[in-house]
Amino acid sequence: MKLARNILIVDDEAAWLRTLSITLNRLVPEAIIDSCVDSRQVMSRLAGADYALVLLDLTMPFHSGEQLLDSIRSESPNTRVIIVTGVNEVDTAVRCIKNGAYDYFIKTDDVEDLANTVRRALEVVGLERNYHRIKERFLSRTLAEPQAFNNILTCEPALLDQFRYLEAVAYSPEPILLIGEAGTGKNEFAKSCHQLYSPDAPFVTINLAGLSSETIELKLCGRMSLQQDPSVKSQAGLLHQVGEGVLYLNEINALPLDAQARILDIIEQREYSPIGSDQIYPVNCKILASTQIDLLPLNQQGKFRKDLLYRLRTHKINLPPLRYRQLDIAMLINHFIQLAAEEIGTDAPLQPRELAQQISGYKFPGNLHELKGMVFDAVSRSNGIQLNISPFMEAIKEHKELNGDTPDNLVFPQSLPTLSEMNRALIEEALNRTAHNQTAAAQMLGISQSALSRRITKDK
Ligand SMILES: Nc1ncnc2c1ncn2[C@@H]1O[C@H](COP(=O)(O)OP(=O)(O)OP(=O)(O)O)[C@@H](O)[C@H]1O
Repeated sequence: MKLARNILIVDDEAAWLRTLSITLNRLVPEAIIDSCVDSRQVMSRLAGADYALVLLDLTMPFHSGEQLLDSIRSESPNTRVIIVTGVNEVDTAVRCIKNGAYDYFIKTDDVEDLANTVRRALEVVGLERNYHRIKERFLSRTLAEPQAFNNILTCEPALLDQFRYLEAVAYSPEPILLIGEAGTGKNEFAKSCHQLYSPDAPFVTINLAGLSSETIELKLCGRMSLQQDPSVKSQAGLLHQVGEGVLYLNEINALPLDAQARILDIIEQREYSPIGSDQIYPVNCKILASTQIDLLPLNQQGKFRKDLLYRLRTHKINLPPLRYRQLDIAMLINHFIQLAAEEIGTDAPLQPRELAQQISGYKFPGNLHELKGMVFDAVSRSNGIQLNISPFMEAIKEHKELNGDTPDNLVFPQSLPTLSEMNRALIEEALNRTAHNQTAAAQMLGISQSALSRRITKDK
């Protein structure tokens, strides 16, 4: 379910149908318009495609508009109906409104009015569908499309919640803001959104850091060649290239103020014109933006527009730093070992069992970029059997030297638990932290899955 924009125009006058289709195509370019001249085919057309809106003539042979309105309301409740009527049928049109039509339009009225009503109705249907989808996904504990998240390994409950949230809002017409330190996986989340929203359309990224407002406008909107200056060549913008895909605005916090006004305009109006042209084009893509720093203080310092800030924050996803994702570390190291071994063309060395524990106090300031780099270095320094852990130890030592850190110590209660109580508590904690995934819990505890399973059975 994408932005609602499919419209079916129903009228027995073929000439009027053609004129109205052409007019709406021009005035509401984001709409996809079909027409139907035979009232008997309307319900089968609705059963075969997902129409957001039907523009319905009142007087037609076989089925009247009023009869069809009843059928559409009961069989296609997510489709809105606008009655299109002659002057002498206004009473019937008003009755149709009482029976659930969204609005009515008199054939002699200004078509601009009709275009505005159509645009509003499409927005309403889009919002309704979006709301239903978000509610449905929130109430569900499972993912509808888990394969979209294949590149994001995690067993952290907080991150798994963000998967469900992304699934819920991926189809919303509003932008999504990804917030997280460098290397927390914002780019991977943007790619997952692309998998959910439009896997067959392009995924286009623009890194905004260091770009001037003029460059950003040129890159996004493109340029038409100028007759008076043939040296200025036409250039397609990213908004054209991305089509119905996903546009990822990386580091939106670095956007200059005047470019912020332009981006807000693109998000709100959902249209743009290339530089040097008055021609307006629709924006049909999904927009995601990322930031490593909180935009609120930037706004307070006068560096980020409030209207853009709130528009971007409609749907926001916070990605936790790696230091708060202890559950994931051993699994991520194994994942990066495989990637590194494939890239280097060597056998994948084994991760020492105690490594995750040894590095659990390390803060990973560079998050997954840093962990990945360390593992690649470690694999290249390994003997093909056991992973060389020097890169990890060197990082920890450097970090301690810089920060004078002492390793985290366990804090015990005044009266010590017995060993079996401690075992039980540890197992319970590991299972809770891994959403009861025994393989991940066993990995955390440094034992095999079968050993964990035996202990659980014994404790019962
Ligand atoms: N959960 C994950 N599982 C496996 N690999 C991951 C995961 N999250 C991120 N990665 C990998 O870690 C690296 C950093 O991730 P990514 O580029 O998505 O971070 P980012 O937050 O967008 O970084 P930056 O702020 O620098 O743009 C990438 O190589 C990515 O493929």
